[in-house]
Amino acid sequence: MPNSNPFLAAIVLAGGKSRRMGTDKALLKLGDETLLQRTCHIAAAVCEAVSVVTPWGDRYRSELSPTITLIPEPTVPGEQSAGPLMGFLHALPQQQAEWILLLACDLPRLQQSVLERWRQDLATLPDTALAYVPHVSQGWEPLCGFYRRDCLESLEAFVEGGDRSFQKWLEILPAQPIPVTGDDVLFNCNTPEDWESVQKTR
Ligand SMILES: Nc1nc2c(ncn2[C@@H]2O[C@H](COP(=O)(O)OP(=O)(O)OP(=O)(O)O)[C@@H](O)[C@H]2O)c(=O)[nH]1
Ligand SMILES: [Mg+2]
Repeated sequence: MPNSNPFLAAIVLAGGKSRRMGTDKALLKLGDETLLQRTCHIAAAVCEAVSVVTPWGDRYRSELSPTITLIPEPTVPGEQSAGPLMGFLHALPQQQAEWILLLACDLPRLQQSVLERWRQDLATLPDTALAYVPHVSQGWEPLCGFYRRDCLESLEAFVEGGDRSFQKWLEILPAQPIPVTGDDVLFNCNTPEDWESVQKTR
């Protein structure tokens, strides 16, 4: 039987608390779209399926296309969110695609063309590569990267050990770096000052 599973599906992370921004980053408006809408549009153009993983599904449902799957995530009591690694782990078992594009929702300079180029590279990677992730001088950029569905076992074992650091997991994963020259596309906005600079340069 032919394999009808999609090749690439996107998981968009929208479960953070935006404490530094002071207002929900996912709902900041860039032109006509919120950051979350923009991220999902780009993801849908590059991937066969898109999911958003978040504990705040009610807040986002009305602004997202019905083709987008919302994956509800439990909230953690107290100030902390579970963090991006846990959000990814929560959504990954529900994916059927061979590869997952993991995206933060706070990447205002994300470009479809760049993701399409990186997608094309996936077919050239050795079977042993479980992730294909941008690498810059400060380290990995895990929230704009590609992961084989088969990395689930490794992720579960890593989290079982009590760790929550994406950087540390990628060091042990078999991850292939995406060489990035200008990292503008990876700019993530965390503070009101970041957001101001995004609006100025539009
Ligand atoms: N699903 C999910 N996503 C998360 C979680 N924590 C952070 N994220 C997402 O991961 C991405 C990067 O997170 P941060 O830039 O630290 O965002 P944040 O946690 O909202 O911001 P701060 O509260 O200022 O740290 C954003 O898309 C967040 O929505 C989580 O526990 N679950
Ligand atoms: Mg961020």
